[in-house]
Amino acid sequence: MSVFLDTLRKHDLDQFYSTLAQLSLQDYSRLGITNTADRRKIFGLVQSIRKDNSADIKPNMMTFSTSTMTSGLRQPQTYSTTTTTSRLPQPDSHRRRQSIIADKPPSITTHGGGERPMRTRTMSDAPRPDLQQLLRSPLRDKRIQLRQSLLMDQPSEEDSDEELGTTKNRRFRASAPLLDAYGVPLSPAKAAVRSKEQSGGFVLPPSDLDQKIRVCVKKRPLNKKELEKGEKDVAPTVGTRSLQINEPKLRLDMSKYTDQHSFTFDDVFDSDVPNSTVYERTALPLVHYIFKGGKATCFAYGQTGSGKTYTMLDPRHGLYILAARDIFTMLRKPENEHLTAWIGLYEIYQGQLYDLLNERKKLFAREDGKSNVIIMGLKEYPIDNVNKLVQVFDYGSSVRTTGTTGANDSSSRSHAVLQILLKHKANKKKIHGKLSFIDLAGSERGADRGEADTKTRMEGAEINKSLLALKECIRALDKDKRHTPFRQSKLTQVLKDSFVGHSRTCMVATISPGGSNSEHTLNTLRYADRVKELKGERDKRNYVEKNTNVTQEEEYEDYEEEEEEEFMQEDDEEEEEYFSNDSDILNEYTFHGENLLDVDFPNEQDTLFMQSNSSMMAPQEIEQQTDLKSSASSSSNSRPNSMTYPNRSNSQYASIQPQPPKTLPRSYSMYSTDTASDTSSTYSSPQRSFHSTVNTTSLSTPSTQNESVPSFSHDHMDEFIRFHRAEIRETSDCTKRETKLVSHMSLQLSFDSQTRNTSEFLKYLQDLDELLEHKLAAIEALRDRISDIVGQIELGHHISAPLPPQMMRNDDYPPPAYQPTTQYYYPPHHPQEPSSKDYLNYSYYPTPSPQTVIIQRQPTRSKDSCCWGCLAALCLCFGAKECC
Ligand SMILES: Nc1ncnc2c1ncn2[C@@H]1O[C@H](COP(=O)(O)OP(=O)(O)OP(=O)(O)O)[C@@H](O)[C@H]1O
Repeated sequence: MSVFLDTLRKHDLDQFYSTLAQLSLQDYSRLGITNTADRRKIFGLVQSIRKDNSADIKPNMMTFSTSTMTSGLRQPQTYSTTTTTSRLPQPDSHRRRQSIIADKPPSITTHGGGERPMRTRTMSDAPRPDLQQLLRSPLRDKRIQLRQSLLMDQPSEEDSDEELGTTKNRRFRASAPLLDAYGVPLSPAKAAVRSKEQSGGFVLPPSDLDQKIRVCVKKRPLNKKELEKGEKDVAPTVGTRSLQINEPKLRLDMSKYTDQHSFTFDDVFDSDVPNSTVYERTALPLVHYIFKGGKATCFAYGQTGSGKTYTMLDPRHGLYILAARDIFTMLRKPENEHLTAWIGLYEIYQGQLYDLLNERKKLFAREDGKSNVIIMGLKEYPIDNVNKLVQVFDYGSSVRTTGTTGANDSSSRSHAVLQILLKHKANKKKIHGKLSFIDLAGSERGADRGEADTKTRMEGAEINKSLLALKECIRALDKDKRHTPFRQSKLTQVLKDSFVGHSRTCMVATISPGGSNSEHTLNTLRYADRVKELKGERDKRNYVEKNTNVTQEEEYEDYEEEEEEEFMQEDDEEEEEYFSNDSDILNEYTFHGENLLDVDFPNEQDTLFMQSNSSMMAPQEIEQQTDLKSSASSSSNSRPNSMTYPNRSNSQYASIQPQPPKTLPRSYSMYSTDTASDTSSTYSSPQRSFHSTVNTTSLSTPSTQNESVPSFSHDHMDEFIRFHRAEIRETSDCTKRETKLVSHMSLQLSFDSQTRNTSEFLKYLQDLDELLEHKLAAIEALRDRISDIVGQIELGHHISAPLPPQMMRNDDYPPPAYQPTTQYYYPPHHPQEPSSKDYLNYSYYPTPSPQTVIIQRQPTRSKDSCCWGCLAALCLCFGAKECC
């Protein structure tokens, strides 16, 4: 360095020598050093200047940086003490300046214009600045306190440069602050517990095996590739419930350090823990639960190649095989001899369900009003021993979609679901319990796929999309959100019943312990952490199980053949009990059994189901369906969302083919001219005043009790409920869009120029206005519906009876005596008598395509009196290109 100093001296720049040593990372960019390599070089230079002269600089140059720096370069305030003799070569200029100062003290000009000598004072006689005091900030004291309470110090530079071996990690743990799942330092109390736990002085009690949702972590051993690369285990377990991730990180100056994240779950299994132990604490409690008549799901989630398939579906070690062994043993017990086990295996690939035991036939997921997910057409095999199971399973897994990725030579490219059903021997349609093992496809980054082709990339995108949807659902459940987006992907539709209703779920988060995977591992654990938060039964939708011996069977029976009356009664009881515990009736009602999803979930499949012919199903399935059909036909009041899908579907389809207009026209009457033209007047319309015209109690009173009270057919009520749901969906969609709109606008406001803001603001107002109008229209349409019903009641129409044929026609409905102010709007391609396809496609979607709106006047109104101006305006509002 002396050569460097000499050079500086030669150019009379030696006074900057010490300044260079003070350069900090923030200064680099100001000096134009942006390139990482250059930054590294400069950093090296600064370090060596500091190192070379540290002994000399420290006693001579007491520097502290001021927070008010103007140049960007830190200007050290240098106090040269007279008591210390500098060992640092004194630059000439420095000496010169000092001599000038000593020779001629500077003077200051006084008011009188005269000069008075400024009192000079050498550093020796100046009071020493209290550096401790200067450096002390109120926060600093707190920091020190916190550190002391954590009994930890910041990791030293040396620490961070060390390898991340397990033994050393233990040392890290004692020296670095522990972070929680999201990188926030743990509270002193929690940290103290953790450090006690680490030292073996405290052991977390084992978690309860009977929780609704259990979340465990399984760590796989380092694989050959990772060992070859010299990777170290960065995920040491702490006790049986916690683990720590020592995330290797780089500072800007490329020096290494470690972030330590601490996680606690129901169980954490180290890489040497055998699957049999994992089984005892994960799937075994579920096996017991299904024998009590419950519904249970065990799923593995984790990065690709982290051991999901190995944990779940490995033919030798997989949880499913261990579970099956116990199931068969339990089936042999006298109390269970009336039951048999059936297995089904399917995969969710690219958003479609395929039967792995039936030549990858396409399947359809359905859901009943009690949130039971049914896989229509799934081929099931009765199994009574493990060998048979292995045979069937081997066949199934051989047709599962796998591929090779950069991270796993045999990567599952689909989510596989193995379903074990306990059915009654006497009646195989009677389901006692259900256990599903789900091996999710691994989450992956683009880099994990290696040199992937388009297909692999598409698969990866679909996998990530569905896992994201799953995360969204978990998040929504976690936050007690009103709407849980189960519909976002097939996976979430299928998994829905793992989270709601009478169910037990165990999630096994699988992780790879290598340092290169730490980011992924953290993501997996954070994901698992979210799920874990759910298990506190915070989600009110998971209504309390009064009795652990849940006889799910009864619910399934409903689906089979129970009478409507019983069904409804049961429902009511549950509702009553449920509501009595909660004040937010509206919220809960929306989600209790009859939720928005009940409409969407099956309906999405309806068209497909129509297309799917029976040849796609196994003979057994056809037989089952025929049975169901016949049993269902005896009950005309079959509940639309009951688990009797074949029956339900058939009755529904039958009704929609030639004669859907029974209730159809009303489905389309979503947009009224009142809405667009004069909302205020429509709101005050007496026709809409429900309470003023109808005694509310009369609506709920059964017709059998009082002849004068109107009765409603199940179809009418059901249709109204669907309509209501559609309205809720529509308005909440609008609200979502409103939220986006306002966020976008506020973002614009904070970044853009005034001129641009003005135009953006106008656009924002316009969009908002449209959205509000849309929302109002949906609400108004629903109110019209209410008015119509009220009108019918007023006129004494008993709408439990099928509507007379003339009323089914669009032109004649509603009857002339009752003339609401509603106008009907149909898509142009929609015929006067809508087809079943139209019914399915549009009746629940009140938003007509803006480009294709046709307005059809209601003939009961005089054509001449029709306000075409208003209609045209409305057309324009919705962006219609055509108007007739
Ligand atoms: N606990 C374990 N012990 C030994 N080997 C394991 C363990 N877990 C996983 N492996 C091995 O790691 C490799 C990857 O495992 P696996 O295929 O189960 O991962 P995955 O998470 O299912 O991956 P993907 O999502 O890509 O299908 C396999 O070769 C498997 O044998």
